[in-house]
Amino acid sequence: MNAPSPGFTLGPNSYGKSGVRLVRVDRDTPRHAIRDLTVHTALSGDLDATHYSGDNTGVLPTDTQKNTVYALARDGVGAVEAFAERLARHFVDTTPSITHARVRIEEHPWTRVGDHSFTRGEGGERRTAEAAYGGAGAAVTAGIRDLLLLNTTDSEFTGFLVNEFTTLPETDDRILATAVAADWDYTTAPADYDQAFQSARAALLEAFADTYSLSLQQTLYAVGERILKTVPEAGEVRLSLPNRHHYLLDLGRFGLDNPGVVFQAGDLPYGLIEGAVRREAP
Ligand SMILES: O=c1[nH]c(=O)c2[nH]c(=O)[nH]c2[nH]1
Repeated sequence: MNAPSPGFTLGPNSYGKSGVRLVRVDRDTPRHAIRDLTVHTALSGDLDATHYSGDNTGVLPTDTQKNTVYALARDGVGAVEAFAERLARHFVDTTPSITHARVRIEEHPWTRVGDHSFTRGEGGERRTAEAAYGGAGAAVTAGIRDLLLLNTTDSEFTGFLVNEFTTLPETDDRILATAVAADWDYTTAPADYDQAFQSARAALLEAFADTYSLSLQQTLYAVGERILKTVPEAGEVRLSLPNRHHYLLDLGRFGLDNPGVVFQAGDLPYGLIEGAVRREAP
């Protein structure tokens, strides 16, 4: 192995296959089931040689990582969290040069319209999972992307800091809309990952719907806390909430009033409210 030039050294690194598209059909009965996943792998370990001198002895090709995803799916996929963990453990436990693996999965939901027929819109809500494994216990995270939520009232934004650049009027009744990205870490594995996911998602929806919001920040905290209260195995929730602004239009130019009924949906720029909610040690 070539030595690095004096004064330089390799920093943290990982490599893997991104965007492995896996469709798994369960056809044990005439009522088929389908799972549609995008899997991303990231491995690290004893990989100095390939970086310093192109010695690939310890490199498990990303092509092989992709094939492993398909091969392990032959037995069935199960909960995405469990599949991510199974893959991460497999890479580390069967490859001496690999000491750490991170596997992320996004699940694209298909809605049943018949025994072997399904429909799915492009984009839309996705369930996510991530497992990181370094030889001891696996760290498992579950999440949601692009869950679109909107309240037509019970949202205010007043009392904010005002300076010479302020133009935003205070409002005591606005639309609050967002596209939720949420991740929650499991400190212990729940008995049933699917059930824990559904409980977390339901808690998120309930908290969004029943919180009278004075700021999206307040809603973020309420949502995170509700997930932690509902799912005892979750230790931290991270939320990223774009503020999908809806501007109340001034219809006075047309001699019309606008009692909170006609809005212009904004695009860019948008507010982005992000934060973590944690369970404190007792
Ligand atoms: O809920 C909100 N939080 C903000 O920080 C903010 N800033 C802004 O312009 N609108 C809003 N709304």
